[in-house]
Amino acid sequence: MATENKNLSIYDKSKIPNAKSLRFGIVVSEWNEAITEALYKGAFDALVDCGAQQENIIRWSVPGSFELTFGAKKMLTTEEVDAVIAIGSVIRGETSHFDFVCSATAQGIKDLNVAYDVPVIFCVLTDDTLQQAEDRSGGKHGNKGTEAAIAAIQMAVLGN
Ligand SMILES: Nc1c(NC[C@H](O)[C@H](O)[C@H](O)CO)[nH]c(=O)[nH]c1=O
Ligand SMILES: CC(=O)[C@@H](O)COP(=O)(O)O
Repeated sequence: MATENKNLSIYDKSKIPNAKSLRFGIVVSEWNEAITEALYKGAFDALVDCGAQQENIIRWSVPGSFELTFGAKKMLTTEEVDAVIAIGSVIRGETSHFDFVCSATAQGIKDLNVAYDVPVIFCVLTDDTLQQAEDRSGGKHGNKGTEAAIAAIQMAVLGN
C-alpha cells in the first residue's frame, strides 16, 4: 500500500502496549532540519501519548542520514534503551549521491537490527521533492515519526 493510501499518523492506542517502563533513543539527522524536527516531534509526542516518560527518551543529533547508522550503534551500545528510532530526510539532488546515501543508510540500519538485540526503527524519508517530505512529516499523509514511534514500542516488547 502506498503512503498515499495510508495516513502515517493514525494508530489505535488501545492496541499499543503501554510504554511507561520503556526507554527510547532517538538519533536525528540535521540535514533538512525542518523535516527531521517535524519527524522528531511526531515520534516524541506519540511515545509520550502511549505512556513513555519524557526522561526516558534520549535524543542525539548527527550531521546527516549517512551518520545515523553510527549514531544508532553508539546509542544502543552505550545507553540502556529498549529501542532506537533513526530519523532522517534525504531529498534527491542533481547527482546519484541520493541513491548512495539512501542505500547505505537503509543497509546500515538493517545491519544493526541483525547484529544487535535492540530494534532500530528506520524513520528516514527518501523523497524526490521537498513537498513529498513535507507531506510525510506532518502534512497530508501524516507523520512518519508517529509511525516510527508506534513501531518502536511494538518492537521493544516483541516476544515478551
Ligand atoms: N543530501 C543529503 C544528505 N547528505 C549528507 C550525508 O548524509 C552525509 O552526512 C555526508 O555524506 C557526510 O558523510 N544527508 C541527508 O540526511 N539528507 C540529504 O538530503
Ligand atoms: C541526497 C544528497 O546527497 C543530495 O541532496 C545532494 O545533492 P546533489 O546530488 O545535487 O549534490
